[in-house]
Amino acid sequence: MVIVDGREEEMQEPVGCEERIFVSVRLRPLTDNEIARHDVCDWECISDNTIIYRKGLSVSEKSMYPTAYTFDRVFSSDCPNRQVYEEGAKEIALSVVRGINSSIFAYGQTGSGKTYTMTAITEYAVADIYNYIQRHKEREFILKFSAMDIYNEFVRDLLSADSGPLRLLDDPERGMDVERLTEETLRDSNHFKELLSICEAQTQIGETSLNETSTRPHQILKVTVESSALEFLGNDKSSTLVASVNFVDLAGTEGVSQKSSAGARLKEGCHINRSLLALGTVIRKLSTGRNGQIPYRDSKPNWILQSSLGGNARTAIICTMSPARTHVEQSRNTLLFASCAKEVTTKAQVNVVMSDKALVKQLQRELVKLENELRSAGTAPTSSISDALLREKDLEIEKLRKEVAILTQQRDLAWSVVEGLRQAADNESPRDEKTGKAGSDSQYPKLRVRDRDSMDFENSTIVRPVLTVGVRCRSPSDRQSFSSEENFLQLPDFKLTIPHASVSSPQLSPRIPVSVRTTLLQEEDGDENSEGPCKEVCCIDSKSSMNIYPDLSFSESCPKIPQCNSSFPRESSAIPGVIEVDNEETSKQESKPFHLNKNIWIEKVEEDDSISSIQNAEDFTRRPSNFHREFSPLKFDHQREAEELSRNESPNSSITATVNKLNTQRSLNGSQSSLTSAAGWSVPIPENQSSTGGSEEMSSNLNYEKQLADYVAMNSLPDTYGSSSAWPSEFKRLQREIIELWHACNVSLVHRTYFFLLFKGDPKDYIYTEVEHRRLSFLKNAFTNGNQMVENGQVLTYASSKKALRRERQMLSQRMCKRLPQVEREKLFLKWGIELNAKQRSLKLANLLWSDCKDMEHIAESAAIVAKLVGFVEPEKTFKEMFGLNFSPGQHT
Ligand SMILES: Nc1ncnc2c1ncn2[C@@H]1O[C@H](COP(=O)(O)OP(=O)(O)OP(=O)(O)O)[C@@H](O)[C@H]1O
Repeated sequence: MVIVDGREEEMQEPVGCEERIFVSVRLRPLTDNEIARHDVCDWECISDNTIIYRKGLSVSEKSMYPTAYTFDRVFSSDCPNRQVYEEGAKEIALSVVRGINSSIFAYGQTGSGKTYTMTAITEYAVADIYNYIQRHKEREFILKFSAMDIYNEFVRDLLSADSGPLRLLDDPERGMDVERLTEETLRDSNHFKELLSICEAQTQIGETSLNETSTRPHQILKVTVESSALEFLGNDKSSTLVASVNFVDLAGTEGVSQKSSAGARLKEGCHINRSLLALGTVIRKLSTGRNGQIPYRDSKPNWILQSSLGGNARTAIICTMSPARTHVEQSRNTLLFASCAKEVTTKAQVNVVMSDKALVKQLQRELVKLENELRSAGTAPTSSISDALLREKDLEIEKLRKEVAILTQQRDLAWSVVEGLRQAADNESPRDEKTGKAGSDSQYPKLRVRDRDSMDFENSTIVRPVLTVGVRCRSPSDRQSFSSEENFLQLPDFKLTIPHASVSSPQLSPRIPVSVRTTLLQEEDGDENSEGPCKEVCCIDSKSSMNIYPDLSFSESCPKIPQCNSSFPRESSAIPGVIEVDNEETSKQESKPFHLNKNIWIEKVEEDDSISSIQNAEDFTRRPSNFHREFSPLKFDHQREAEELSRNESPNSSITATVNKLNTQRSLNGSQSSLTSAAGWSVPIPENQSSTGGSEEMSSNLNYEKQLADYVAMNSLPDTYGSSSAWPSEFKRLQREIIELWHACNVSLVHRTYFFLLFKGDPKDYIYTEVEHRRLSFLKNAFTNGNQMVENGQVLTYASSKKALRRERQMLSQRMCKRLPQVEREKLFLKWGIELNAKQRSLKLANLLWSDCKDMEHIAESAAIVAKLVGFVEPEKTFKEMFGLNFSPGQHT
């Protein structure tokens, strides 16, 4: 019994407790086509609950399939619709008049009788609802009707011919809601029939090999019933029962044999199968208990029907199947689905909407109750309840105190780093404009890369690049010191100064071995202080090699005022740095083409350089304060191709060479300089000499960068996250949102692919994922507000990003012919619903890649294809820092 509107309502339904989904199976008769083919019936309903496979199983099949299946109800092929309704759906459908949500689903193979069954059930149920209304004159009823279908993941309004695709919204109060869905108030049952015929006219019908009039979309008809007792209408006892019943005719599952259909039908088939697979996954997960997250959002039907699948609704599923031998495989799949579904439970509740007056009264009652409780707590402070409450509050306060302490510590740390950086920048001794020499006199000779050209390996096919280091000698003793390779390799601690360069952490980036040619140069004029012409005294080819991290990038400008330094102590090669000496033999296999094309200055580290105190490369917070990390070039297996893509200006494939270009332009503009946080993230800040600092766009970019930097400084706690059990689900959420943002911002497919394949939920990747998310949100916001961004020195708008993405897709389509053998291409075309004789097949496929941001299977497949096309085969060899924490929104990675 439930009290509604001040009276007792009799409820047959189990309310508030768990109830299993009611699952029935309906066998249809053989169709004319099946009979003409001399197909035979292999299935038989031997009782009201059991269906068996008559043919008998072979020995090998016995271990795989049961012979008999039991459900709440099975209907043989001669059962009329009325009986199916009465015994398989009526009770649950009519719960709606008592304020309980309900859903009736039809699931089964294409052509198995879903529409045949659901059409009848819907009509019978609505007729019964009107009968109920007739019999309950004491209540006022309002019936509303809406209808939608989901076709290739687009939701359509069946009552409005020109509504376009509808969005799904998460309403905190109403739950999932379909935006702008038409809801008609029903006048009577004839009006309902009229509306049904409108829906029918709109429904997409197609011909499949099994059904000439196959309903291709998933169709959901929804009847909402609101009722209030007339007796209490308008007074403070009145309340309204509101509930909906969904009649769901799912699209038919298709087996491999039906895949002979081609073109649009095949594409539909793929979508249908994918969404039914997602439904199956939800049902399977729900049937095995509710451990972990249920992927309701993986497909739109799941999302829309979430409350019917394990939520606050009563649910009946009617699984329809053909008895024909030719469809045995599909029939077994249907029965498997039905078996899982019968394990799923829901928890139905009566939905009562109270009148405002009733609500106020109830709240007043609650208030009085709380006040009484408080009063009694005040008079009896020693009561056990208040003691427990106090203890709880104390614990909470203690916890908050600890959090505040940690946050304060982090803030202080961040400030001290910023302060240190500022000082480092202030203390930087300016170089002489003419000579480029360091201001302080070094007791060691300056090592200089002598020949720019020898370091330009852009078009080189050599396996191991040679870095020629010229040693400029200023005194005979210097010459002595560096006249042998051994001596060169035993250089004391020294510092590598790279103007406007960026360096990344060695833990994450692979190193590139570079053979060293040390060339001893002698000043021609003998003037120790000048940098005049030199003559080569001797040249030593190193047997060993230096490892250079490939994400070094160099600016065009001369090293007059170094923008950042990177230092490393000779003793500790594991410490973040740039160069270390390695045995040639061990590093042979790592050889890769390498780009290095500007000046490098090497000089001795000052005694008091803070770097000497750094011992632990793992310790993020103790990295050298002047350690600068930025975007590093993407290293595909095929570097040249990566560049080809980046030259094509596809946004964010530009995380390759274009990054260097950007760095160069920035430094030339002098518009920004970089500060580096303790964690090594570069934070561009406006400089006094900024020439473009006034522009609105730039200031918005900088504002963003600062915000992000602050955010990172306070949130970079990968270790903490590592121990948190919340991270995996948080990662999934972020990943999904990032994918949607990529889609919304037209981000390069290559970029998406790399990110997707590299970041798979390792807690250490927290910060990358978070930064990517923030950066994209910012970008999307900018696009939405019609703002422009700067990327690679070029203005980026939504339109230009779209254009660039189109070009990237064209580029990928061209790759398909080059990269994929014909057989593989054809397989892909078929899989992606593209006819083998269609024009521009490759472009069609390229256009489909990454197009469905809701479908994770689609995303994974797209990533695999793009990876193949760009030669990204070994994620573990790619360094994650290419998604550098460079907060320039221009590089919206
Ligand atoms: N129980 C039944 N008794 C008689 N005929 C049936 C029965 N079930 C289905 N049929 C007939 O089988 C054909 C296919 O049925 P229906 O269109 O309902 O299949 P479906 O499962 O909805 O297919 P699709 O998923 O392709 O839309 C129709 O001609 C229908 O009249």
